[in-house]
Amino acid sequence: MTDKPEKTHKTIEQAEQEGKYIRKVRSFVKREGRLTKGQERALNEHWQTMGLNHEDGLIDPQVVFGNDKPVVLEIGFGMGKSLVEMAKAAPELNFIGIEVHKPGVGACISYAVEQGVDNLKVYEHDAIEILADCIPSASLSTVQLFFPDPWHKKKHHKRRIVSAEFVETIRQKLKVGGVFHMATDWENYAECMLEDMRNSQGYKNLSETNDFVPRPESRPLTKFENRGHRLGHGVWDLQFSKVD
Ligand SMILES: C[S@@+](CC[C@H](N)C(=O)[O-])C[C@H]1O[C@@H](n2cnc3c(N)ncnc32)[C@H](O)[C@@H]1O
Repeated sequence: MTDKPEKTHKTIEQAEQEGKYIRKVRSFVKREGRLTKGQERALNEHWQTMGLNHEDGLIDPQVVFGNDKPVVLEIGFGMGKSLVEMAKAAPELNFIGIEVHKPGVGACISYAVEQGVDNLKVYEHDAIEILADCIPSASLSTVQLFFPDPWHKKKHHKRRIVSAEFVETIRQKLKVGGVFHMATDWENYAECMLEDMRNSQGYKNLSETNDFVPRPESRPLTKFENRGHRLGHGVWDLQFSKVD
C-alpha cells in the first residue's frame, strides 16, 4: 500500500500570509458589454480631453481643470446621465466621475460632449484604487455615491463599497466642510451606511432628524432610482459634512 500523497493545497489565508497573492473583495463584477458605435467613437475622440488614467497617479485638480473651482467626485456613475446633468447645471464646479463599466464611461462622455459640458473628467477604473492612488487628501468639496450596488444577500455584504474604512478614506479626501452624499433604495444598506457614518469620527450629520435627508434639488433622479421607484422601493439620502 502506498502512502497517501501529502496534501499540498493551501488555504487562501496561508497563501496570503506567504505573500503569494492578495485576495481582493471588489464591490463590482465586471460586466461584459459591447460598446455601441457612439460610445466607442466618444471614447476614441474625447478620451484625450475628458479621460483621466489611473497609471498617471496623483492629480492636481487645478492643473487638470485649469482653474481652482471646487471639485465634486462621483463614484459609480453608471451611464452618467445624471452626472452630466449636474455638471451642466453647475458650471461653477468641477466634476470627476469614476466608473468601471466601459460602456457607461463611453455613454457619459458621449452625452457630455452632446451637452457641451467641459467641467467633467472621468476615470474608467476601480474607485477604491483611484482614491488610494490619484486623489489628493483634503481636495474635494463633495463626494457623491448614488445607488451603489446593494449586494442584497448577507453573505455578499462584504462586497458593499460602504464600510467603516471606506467612509474614513472619503473623510480624508474631503476638505473641512466638504460633504459626503449617499443615496440608496435598499433599506438595509441605508441603515448600514448610517451606522458606519455615526461610528466614524469627524463627520456631522446634516439631517435635521439626525438620520436621513430629503433628496436635495441638486440631485437629479438617476437611472437606478427610477428603476427603484418602478419597483416600489423607498429612497434614502444621507449627507454628512467633514468637521475636522
Ligand atoms: C447600481 S449602479 C448605479 C449607477 C448610477 N449611480 C445610478 O444611480 O443610476 C452602481 C454602479 O457602480 C459601479 N461600481 C461599483 N463598484 C465600483 C467601483 N469600485 N469603482 C467604480 N465603479 C463602481 C458599477 O459598475 C455600477 O455602474
